[in-house]
Amino acid sequence: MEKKNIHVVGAVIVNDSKILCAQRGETKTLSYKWEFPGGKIEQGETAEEALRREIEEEMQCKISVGEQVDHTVYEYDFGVVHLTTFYCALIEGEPVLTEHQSIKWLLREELPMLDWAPADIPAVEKLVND
Ligand SMILES: Nc1nc2c([nH]c(=O)n2[C@H]2C[C@H](O)[C@@H](COP(=O)(O)OP(=O)(O)OP(=O)(O)O)O2)c(=O)[nH]1
Repeated sequence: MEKKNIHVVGAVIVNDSKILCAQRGETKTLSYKWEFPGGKIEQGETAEEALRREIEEEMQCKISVGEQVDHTVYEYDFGVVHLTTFYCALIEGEPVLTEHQSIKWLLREELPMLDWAPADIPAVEKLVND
């Protein structure tokens, strides 16, 4: 059986030189791994639209979506995640902890301290070296 392709967008929200990192909950796939907030692109949405929707839903704030950071494809046991990350900025409100286990604002050089979802590691490396 072919694995399902899952198209996911992640927001690299930069504020005051720090980047928002979010930890997945215990009951989720990839439990306790860190990720960039976001989620699956729905039918008929652009990547940017999906990202703005997901951040409003899960972080209760509004963002603008800028340049792409990275695009990675990672094969997990549950499917193949195609992850595209974008630089984002807050335009209204502040991120609120809702679905995640925890959230943290870190400087670029601090990002490697966290236990990232494997699909995110190339993006994290790019951010550290940029
Ligand atoms: N939002 C987000 N998801 C990521 C990242 N890296 C990564 O491997 N993923 C995976 C986790 C999920 O399998 C999928 C995103 O789907 P989702 O955000 O709707 O995840 P979910 O836990 O609510 O849904 P599910 O997989 O439990 O059904 O992509 C990332 O940086 N951000």
